[in-house]
Amino acid sequence: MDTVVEVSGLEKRFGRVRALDGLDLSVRAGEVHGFLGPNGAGKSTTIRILLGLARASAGTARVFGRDPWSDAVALHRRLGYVPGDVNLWPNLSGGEAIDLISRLRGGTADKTAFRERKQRLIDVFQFDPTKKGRAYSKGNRQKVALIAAFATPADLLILDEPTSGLDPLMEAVFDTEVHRAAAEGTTVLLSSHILSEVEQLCDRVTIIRAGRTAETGTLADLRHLTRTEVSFAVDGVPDAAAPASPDAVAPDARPAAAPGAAPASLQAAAPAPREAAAHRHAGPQSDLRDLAAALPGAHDLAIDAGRAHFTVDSDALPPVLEALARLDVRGLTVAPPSLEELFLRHYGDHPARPDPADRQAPAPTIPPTTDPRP
Ligand SMILES: Nc1ncnc2c1ncn2[C@@H]1O[C@H](COP(=O)(O)OP(=O)(O)OP(=O)(O)O)[C@@H](O)[C@H]1O
Repeated sequence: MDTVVEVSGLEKRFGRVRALDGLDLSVRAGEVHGFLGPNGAGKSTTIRILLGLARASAGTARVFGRDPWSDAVALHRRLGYVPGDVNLWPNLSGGEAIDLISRLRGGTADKTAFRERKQRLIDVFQFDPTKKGRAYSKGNRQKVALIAAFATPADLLILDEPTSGLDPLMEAVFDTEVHRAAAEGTTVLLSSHILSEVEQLCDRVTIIRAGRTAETGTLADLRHLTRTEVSFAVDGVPDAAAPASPDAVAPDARPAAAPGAAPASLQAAAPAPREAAAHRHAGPQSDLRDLAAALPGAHDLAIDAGRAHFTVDSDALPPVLEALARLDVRGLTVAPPSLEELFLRHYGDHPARPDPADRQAPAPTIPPTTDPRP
């Protein structure tokens, strides 16, 4: 099967609240799929439906081709789940809880293999399995769920903000274990707010907002929507409008360049790089503004600590780079947009739906509980 999770037109209403409003999600076999969205976007609700803990109001959700609501038992044999907020049996030790969760999943048949995997994970996560469940911090409760999930073979791991309680060192361990699971052929659906984590781990991402899919694709696919950041040293910019030319026009008095035309400074600099070099250090910053204004896709010019920064639409990058090369700038850096930027661009102007005060139910927990609100 090529698609492990297939969600189409999924809706979930809680009274008047539309938690999901026609969501689509497709997770392919063997991929690590990032599931992103601001608070209240509907990530946990989607995951609850995929786990058979909540029933969709409309639309379809299929995991391994099955309906999670009616086929929960069969599905749970094949999947591991880690929630963001893990509840443990207060009187069981961490080690006992790991064993119990793993046994419930039917993942301990090969006892030696399970013991070895469990011990290795206890070591790498630096986890003390001897304390009682009630004595663990949030991060340590999360480690119990993570160790149980990684210690038993699963075809699908559903991870709902699984590192929200972990420190950076443990996040790195988590990353390694996800890579390891993926290398073993496990499909992973990872809901996260940690964009660097998603960037590092995920083959494809789905961004949701207000219960709907906003974007889906590989990071490279989504990056075409965003702007590349360009920066260079300001004192490395030759200035064709500086005193070298007696005909120089005050930058602010120049007519605006036609859209798509190179700014005056570039036109002047292009044929005479050696002369341009001689003008180095003379450049008023307005020429940089010309650069940003005259080239389509160049935006947000700023000068900070001796460097000029601007962003440029990816398809406008080649002519901008050619222009910068003609200018012989120094210290040029060109950075592809981060997922953070992608995220802000999608959500910056559109705050997420406010969380209604009537939200009462706890997040899914370990041990799994019967959903009080199907
Ligand atoms: N039991 C419930 N009763 C009423 N509203 C609910 C319930 N569960 C979720 N909601 C609402 O549905 C919307 C989606 O919530 P959900 O928890 O799925 O979002 P999320 O993307 O997981 O958010 P977060 O990142 O904060 O965990 C929110 O507006 C939330 O308040």
